[in-house]
Amino acid sequence: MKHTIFALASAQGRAGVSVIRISGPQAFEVVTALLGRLPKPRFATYGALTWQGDLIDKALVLVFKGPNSFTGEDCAELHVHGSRAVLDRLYHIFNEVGLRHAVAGEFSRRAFENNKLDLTQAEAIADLVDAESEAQRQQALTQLDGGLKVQYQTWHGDLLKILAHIEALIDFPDEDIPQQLADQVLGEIITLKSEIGRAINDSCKGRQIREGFRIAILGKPNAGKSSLFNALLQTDAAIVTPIAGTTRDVIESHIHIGAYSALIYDTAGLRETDDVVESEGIRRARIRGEQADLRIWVIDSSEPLSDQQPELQSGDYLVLNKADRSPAATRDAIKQTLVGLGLNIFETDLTTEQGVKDIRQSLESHLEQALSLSSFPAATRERHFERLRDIDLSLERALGVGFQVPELMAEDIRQAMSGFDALYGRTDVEQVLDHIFSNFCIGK
Ligand SMILES: Nc1nc2c(ncn2[C@@H]2O[C@H](COP(=O)(O)OP(=O)(O)OP(=O)(O)O)[C@@H](O)[C@H]2O)c(=O)[nH]1
Ligand SMILES: [K+]
Ligand SMILES: [Mg+2]
Repeated sequence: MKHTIFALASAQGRAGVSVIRISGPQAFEVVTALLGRLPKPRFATYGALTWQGDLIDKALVLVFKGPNSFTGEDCAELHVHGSRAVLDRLYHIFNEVGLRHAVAGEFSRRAFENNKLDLTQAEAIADLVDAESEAQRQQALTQLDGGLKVQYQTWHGDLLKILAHIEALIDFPDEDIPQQLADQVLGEIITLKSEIGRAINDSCKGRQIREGFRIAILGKPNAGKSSLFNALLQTDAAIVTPIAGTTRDVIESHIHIGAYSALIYDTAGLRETDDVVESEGIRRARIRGEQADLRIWVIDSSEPLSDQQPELQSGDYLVLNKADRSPAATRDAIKQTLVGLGLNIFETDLTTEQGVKDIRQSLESHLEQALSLSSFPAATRERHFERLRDIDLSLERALGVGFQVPELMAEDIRQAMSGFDALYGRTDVEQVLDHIFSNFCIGK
């Protein structure tokens, strides 16, 4: 028989109320023993919890009869006073009667195993609990509501139809498959493949919302990168000194910009150097720059641009810093040379934080545009991307083979379908499930 598990569903530590969740075949038996009766399912009941004549606490008790519960099993919630002593006493009793403390993600895993959720929805619960920004909350909620599941089911259904058509043609009585029918099936595969391909490309915003949009601050030593980092975050987390080469490690911080959560990186100034420590810092700075979703180059506008050589790409931000030390004409001349490169250019004096507000505002509208959830992304985690790319490859193979060997093509379509099964979590091996659920916190 399956173990009955329990865990604190609310946060650890002293609290007005703590919620203990219990799930499994013994759940009702334990509640009955503690409360003296079993409450009507789904109705909150207030009463004394006692054990062997001893009053433990007065609590609000809720029970849910499986399968109509979160896990699909008999479940109970005890809303007790959030004191260490009350919890310890209850845990002790639970252990005595054979209940077991849940491991991380075990409630969600049971819900998944009992078909209450598919894997994408279970992932959404973890995301919702971790959500810090408004966009993360919305994305997780939509995914929990089946946002990914429905999309995957639609594509899976399309593949099933395609497979049926191919199999019908394989069984075609004539030796020769009619060209028109064959073309139609290939056309269906092409359409689906381009739809999935487009979704993969559009979906980086799903990852950017979940993990945070990555912004890297780059430039020569002493340009004012750390000053900008501090000004944007309103902290003094990064050391600022007149010594070139002050910042060595990448400094990372979360920043909330409008409804979005971003990760901002201050980096070591880029230059040629023999210093081993500094060159490692520069190597890391370059990697951050490559991986970033947005690059902010900072230059010292009182020095010639040619000495600073920011490696500008279209879409980058360029901050002409130290505006207090350069004539407006010089800054205008710099801007003139950069016209047409598709940059967002700002002027700042970071000693007074002048111009920082403009950068913040621009970042906000940039993120708004880059991450707006007008359509739900088709992937929010690397796992989803990997599977979708595999599916895309299977379809490419299917098109390559075509009706030269229809049996092989059918096999590629089946492979693509099993990719979707893995996305729902229907065929994934135990290890993958272990990995996914162990990243949950206990009580979920
Ligand atoms: N006058 C003036 N000085 C500035 C401005 N911004 C930064 N500074 C000064 O320039 C120096 C270097 O600033 P940092 O922020 O440390 O520069 P950095 O790019 O992080 O430098 P590294 O970490 O060494 O690569 C410090 O002394 C700052 O006070 C500015 O707008 N005007
Ligand atoms: K410096
Ligand atoms: Mg610095």
